Formats: sequence, structure tokens, C-alpha cells
Amino acid sequence: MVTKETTATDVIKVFIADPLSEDGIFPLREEKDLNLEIIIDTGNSQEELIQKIKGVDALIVRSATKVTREVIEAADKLKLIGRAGVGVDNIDLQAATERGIIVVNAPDGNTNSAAEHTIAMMTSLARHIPQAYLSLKNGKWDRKSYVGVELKNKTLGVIGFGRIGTEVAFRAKGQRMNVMAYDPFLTEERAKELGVTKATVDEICKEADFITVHTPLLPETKNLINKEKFALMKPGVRIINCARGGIINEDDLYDAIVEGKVAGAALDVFVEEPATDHKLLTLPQVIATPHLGASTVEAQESVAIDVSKDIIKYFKTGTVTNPVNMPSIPKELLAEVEPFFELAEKLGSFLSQVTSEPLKEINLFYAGEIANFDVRPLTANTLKGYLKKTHGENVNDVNARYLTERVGVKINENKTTTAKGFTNLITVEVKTANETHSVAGTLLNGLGARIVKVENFVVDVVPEGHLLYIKNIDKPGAIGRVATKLAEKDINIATMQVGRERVGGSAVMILAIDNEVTSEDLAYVATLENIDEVKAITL
Ligand SMILES: NC(=O)C1=CN([C@@H]2O[C@H](COP(=O)(O)OP(=O)(O)OC[C@H]3O[C@@H](n4cnc5c(N)ncnc54)[C@H](O)[C@@H]3O)[C@@H](O)[C@H]2O)C=CC1
Ligand SMILES: O=C(O)CCC(=O)C(=O)O
Repeated sequence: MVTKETTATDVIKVFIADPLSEDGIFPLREEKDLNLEIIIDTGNSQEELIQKIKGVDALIVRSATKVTREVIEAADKLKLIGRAGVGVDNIDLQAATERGIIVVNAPDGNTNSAAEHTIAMMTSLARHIPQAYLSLKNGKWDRKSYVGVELKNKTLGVIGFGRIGTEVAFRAKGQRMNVMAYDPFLTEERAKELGVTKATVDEICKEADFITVHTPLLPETKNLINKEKFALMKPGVRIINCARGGIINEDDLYDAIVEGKVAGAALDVFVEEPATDHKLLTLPQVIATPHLGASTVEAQESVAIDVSKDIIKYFKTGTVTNPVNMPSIPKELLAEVEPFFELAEKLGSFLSQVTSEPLKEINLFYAGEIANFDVRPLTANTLKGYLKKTHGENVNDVNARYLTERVGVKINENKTTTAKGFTNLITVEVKTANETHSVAGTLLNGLGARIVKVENFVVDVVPEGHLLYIKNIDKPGAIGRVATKLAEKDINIATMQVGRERVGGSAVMILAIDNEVTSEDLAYVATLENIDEVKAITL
């Protein structure tokens, strides 16, 4: 169906490619200062969209339309893509960023609906409501086949404790369930405050009666629940996925149900959508909905309003409220701070890979000439580097600070124009409940970025590629033993940096290696005498 309306002269074309709430696009229809042409044209194939995107200034989608690199590259005027919802995995963010196209989403508008849907799915699963309904509709009065289980006093494991995960937990507690939660950003204090038990994924797998996932789909969360995790679970566990297909490995879930380990699964999302011919749907223990988590009148109105408002704001002021990928720094400042962006991001990324607990505080120290400038974009890049591991492409230098503060992490920026041994030095320190880590870096004239300090150890490391970060006791033979072990595993050392507090005291080795190491390789090195800790870092 195609409808086309024009206000005043044709200036800004807004193309709505998925069904949106008519009330939600009211702000666009009512806008008087901008000359908007609103085109509602849903259900296009990729080829059709590639043709129709020409001349479009703003594109609005939900999850069905895939905004691929091909679509983005075919767009000649596109300035903004609005995602009326949370997940932006249907949009090629890299391609959009490369083309300077801003992507905005509507992160809050469908939280409630997705949480309610999750609870509805869990309850339906526990009581076989869809199966019993079908049976009755087919003329059977079968009261024996559909004996369910109560939710009360059962344990729900929530993996991914962001907006939706938290709301699901509140509601589950209303059902008198015990809630265990895992999220890399969940601290003991916040868990206590919300009345849930902070746990690891493995602990949840071992103890929960129901497990629900609420993470984005990222390389780290893909197949988060797989064969190994199902093996840990209690027989009779029930699984819910109203987040993204692929967080739970579909083949492994199928096997776990057929083997009788998993009593049932409630799925709103699939790896490939639409999923009308999926093997999981052949199992009577599986109940499913066609990605309906956000499909309520309220959520659709809310997300469409948020995206509509951001489109108007952008075309009026050049700024947006919910950016996913937008950098916005004055040109003069950009010239001064941009050379440090990559270094800042790498310092953040380095620390995210050595820290094993939820972050509580991040302290940034800018020393030297750089301290004369607004360092907030550098802090944003550091935070972005830190959050990449958990937020993937959903974090950028615009939303990194917000995402960090949202989970209660304190950010402290300190500046001193007094040089600390280098013309410029950026030191980042992170604190968790039990750990403090720090790393410092600089740009060396003509030589590029260097990490010059790790914890209290002075080093000289090029921050790129695969690194091994080893804490050891400064005893003769430690370095040789590590080198020999790595050679046994066919891991080639490109460079090696060592530092120590004092003779015979704590020491550190940072090795640049040519290939990525496996967790088995790490465990192998960690068994060596006088080696305290081994971590793999990729920058
Ligand atoms: N079925 C549907 O129609 C809907 C699905 N969604 C999906 O639900 C999911 C959650 O959405 P929100 O709660 O709004 O997002 P959010 O960003 O508020 O929460 C996601 C949480 O996952 C955590 N996380 C990241 N990596 C993790 C890991 N490896 N292990 C455990 N936790 C990890 C993050 O720290 C964050 O707290 C997203 O995938 C979103 O696309 C959202 C709305 C509707
Ligand atoms: O637009 C929709 O209905 C899907 C919502 C969703 O999956 C999301 O917001 O991540």
C-alpha cells in the first residue's frame, strides 16, 4: 500500500518503510516549519527499496525492513535513519556512519510492552495456554494433557538486566518468583536495591526454573545459551526469548527439548525472520509469536512519536535526542582532539578486557597540552571503547556517557596542563567493587599511539592487534618459561615488554602476538610457576 502526502513545497522526504502508528507520526503531519513529504510505503523487497531510497532525506523502519549497505549506498540524499524501536541490528550502522548518515532509535518506548509480552509468554508456557486453546478449538475437552506448573516460588534467571530485563524482574517478583540476574553492569548494590540475586550465567543455568534473555544480539551474546549451558541446566527448565534470535542457539535448544532436558520454550524472535517454517515450531513444547514484543498500540505510538520528534529536531537544529551513531563536535575542537580519539578508545577497550567485575567509577586524567581543550569527546571515546564489549554497535561517542551513567557508574574528568613526562598523557583508571586498574597512553611525535603505563608499570606498547597481559612475580626464568609455553602452542611473539615494581616483586609482561589465543592457551600459560594472571587483549 502506498499513500503520499505533501505539505507545502517538496523539500524533506520522509520515507516510512514499515507499518507505524498513525497517531505516532502525528508530530510529522503537524509540523509547519519544515516542508515535509511523508511517504508511507511498506513491505518493499530489497530491490524495491534500493530504487525508492533515491531522493529520500529520512527513512523510518521497524525491525522488518533491512537497511543494508546496498540500500544505504543507493541513497543519494539520506541524512537520517529512524528506528522505531530498540534493536538496530537490521541497520548497517557501519555503512550509515561511513556515509555520515545519523541513526536514531526509540529506546524507551517499547520497554513496557516487551516486558509484558515476556511475562505473558512465560505464563503461557507454564500453563500450556496456546496448546490447550488449539486443542479446544479442534473440539477436544482435554484436561489431562495440559497440567502446568506454578510460577510462585520458582526461580527466574534474567540474562541482560537493562531496561526490559529489569521490568521483567519487577513483574516476576509480583508473581512471587525468586529472581536471579546477570548483566556485566549489574552491581551487588543495585541487585540488592531491586531485590534480585546477582549471579553468573552459569549459576543461573544451574539454578533457574525459567530463563529469559534480554541482551542485544552482539558477537558476545550470539549463542550465549548453547549446548554447554543447556548441559548445566536443571531438567524441566523453561526458556523464554523475547529479545533477539541467535542469543539462544536454535539447534541446541531443539536438541535440548527433544532430549527432554528443556520442558518448553517461548520464542518471540528467530535467527531468520519471518520464521514460518522453522523446525522449533514443529515441537509441541514450543510456543511462539511472530516478533510481537513491541506490538501494542501504546508502544507503537510511543516509538513512532520519539522517532518523529527526532527527525523534526534534526532538520531544525542539527541535533537529535536518541543518537545511535552520531558524532557532533565543533570543527575547531575536532582539529585538536581528533588525533587522540583512537588512543582514547583503545585505552577504554584495554581496561574493559582486564576488568572482570561491574564498573563503579571511571577516572580520566588529561595532562599536558590536551588539557587546554574540551576533553569530553575524548572521554566519550574512552567510554565507547569500554562499552563496546557489552553494547557493540549500539554505543558511540554521543551516547557512551549516557549509557555509562545510566547504570550508576561515576565518571570523573581531571585536567592539568602540567606535562607528566610527555607533551600529552591520557590516564584512565577504572574501579569496581574489588578491583582497580589503570592504563596511560600518549601520541609520540611521528611514531603514533603508545601505551606507556599499565597499572604502576612503565611500558612502551603499540596499542593494536593481539596482546597478552601477564602479571607475574619477578623471579628468574618467568619470561623464558612463558616464551617456551607459547612456542609449544605455535604462538609467535612479535614484541615483549616487561616492567616490575622492584626486584623480586610484582611484575608485568605485555606481549604482542601474531595470532589470537584460545581460553585453553591462556589457561595453559597460567599454570606456570610465578605467573599470577594471564589475559588476552585485542585492540
Ligand atoms: N521482541 C521485541 O519486539 C523486542 C525486542 N527487544 C530487544 O530486547 C533486547 C533488550 O532491550 P533493552 O532492555 O531495551 O536494551 P538495554 O540496552 O536496556 O539492555 C540490554 C542489556 O544487556 C546487557 N548485556 C550486554 N551484553 C551482555 C552479556 N554478554 N551478558 C549479559 N548481559 C549483557 C547490557 O549491559 C544491557 O544492560 C534487545 O535485544 C532489543 O532489541 C526490544 C524491544 C522489543
Ligand atoms: O518494531 C518492532 O515491532 C520490533 C521491536 C524490537 O524488536 C526492538 O525494538 O528491538
